[in-house]
Amino acid sequence: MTNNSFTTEAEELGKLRDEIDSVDQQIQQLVNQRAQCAQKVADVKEHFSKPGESVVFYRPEREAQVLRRVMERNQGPLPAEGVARLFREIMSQCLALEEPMKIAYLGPEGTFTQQAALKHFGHAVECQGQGSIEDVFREVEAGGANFGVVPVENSTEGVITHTLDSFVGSNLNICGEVALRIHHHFLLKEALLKKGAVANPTKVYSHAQSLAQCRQWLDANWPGIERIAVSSNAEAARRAQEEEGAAAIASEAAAELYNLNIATANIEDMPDNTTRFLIIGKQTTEISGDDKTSLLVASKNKPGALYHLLAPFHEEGVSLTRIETRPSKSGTWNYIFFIDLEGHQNEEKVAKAMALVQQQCTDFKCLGSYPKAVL
Ligand SMILES: O=C(O)C(=O)C[C@]1(C(=O)O)C=C[C@@H](O)C=C1
Repeated sequence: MTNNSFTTEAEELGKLRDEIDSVDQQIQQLVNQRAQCAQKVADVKEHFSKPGESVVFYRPEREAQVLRRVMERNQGPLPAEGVARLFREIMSQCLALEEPMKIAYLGPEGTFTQQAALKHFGHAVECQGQGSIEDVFREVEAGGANFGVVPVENSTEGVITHTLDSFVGSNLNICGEVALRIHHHFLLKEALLKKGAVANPTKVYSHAQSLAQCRQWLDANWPGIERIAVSSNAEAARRAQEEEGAAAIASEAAAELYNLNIATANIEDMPDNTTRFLIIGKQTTEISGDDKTSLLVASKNKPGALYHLLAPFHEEGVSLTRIETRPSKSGTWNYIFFIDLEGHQNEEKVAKAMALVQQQCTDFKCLGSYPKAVL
């Protein structure tokens, strides 16, 4: 682009950089002013908290409203989602001033669940990797972490049954959800890459879900390779680094962490491969204006049971977004349904439908109402 009013490059850049410096100074001052407000918010929360009850600093409904507003009012040139991510980080820092947060996630380091935790809470939290989904629940229940993050469903492979089953015996609530686009890469050690065809890997490690999500690609590109399921993609990457002749299917974060090369990127069979994660904690969440509610409902195995169970939602105009059926492990709950619906349990029509459903079933638990994922 040419502009005749330009003088020299150095002079033009100098002027613009002075302007950027001045804007940066204002942003920094305003961000700190915002942080001071958050500190005052913390004082107010503490002042009005009931004796013996722990103060609730994290407010997911408010965070969702802030992010939605940022996206709505954005005029560019920065994209709305990009600006919302910046505000995500600012709020993360502000919350850390109120209360340093510990987040338990399905580890080890480098898993998609860790990415989901950081996407949801921002980077000012301390992430604690756990060995299993059950351990994430246990850590939050025991108070070792403020919240937990677990995967619940994948758009290609369906529901993660371990997570749903963990809710049956737990008193934790769902406080939020995160959706993450999942990209899988075929990872090799540098040595294997250099040797080329002679030193082709003989086995590939990955989590069972990821192997399934890349099944067609593996069939087409590495038909003879032994596919070995391990506890996580990060563990797969660790093994690919340690063992001779081993490859891994894992994320970019895992590749970086274990110093592997991306031999082929984005090998997932479905281009819109997405995993949904849940945030679990002890607190309940207020109405944000665009919420979801998750229920766990048990019913006797008799004809028309599901039909009768669901009828009140239809009658009250409540939309269901998902139903999963799980066999009950105890004799009293023949069938367990996990139901996601649009709206918050404190909204009139949702509350009414829930009360009617409760009359129909042998057991009923509201797992929580929470804001729909914003980012
Ligand atoms: O509004 C509040 O309750 C705050 O604590 C402030 C704030 C923010 O930075 O905007 C920080 C943490 C909460 O999770 C929600 C919002």
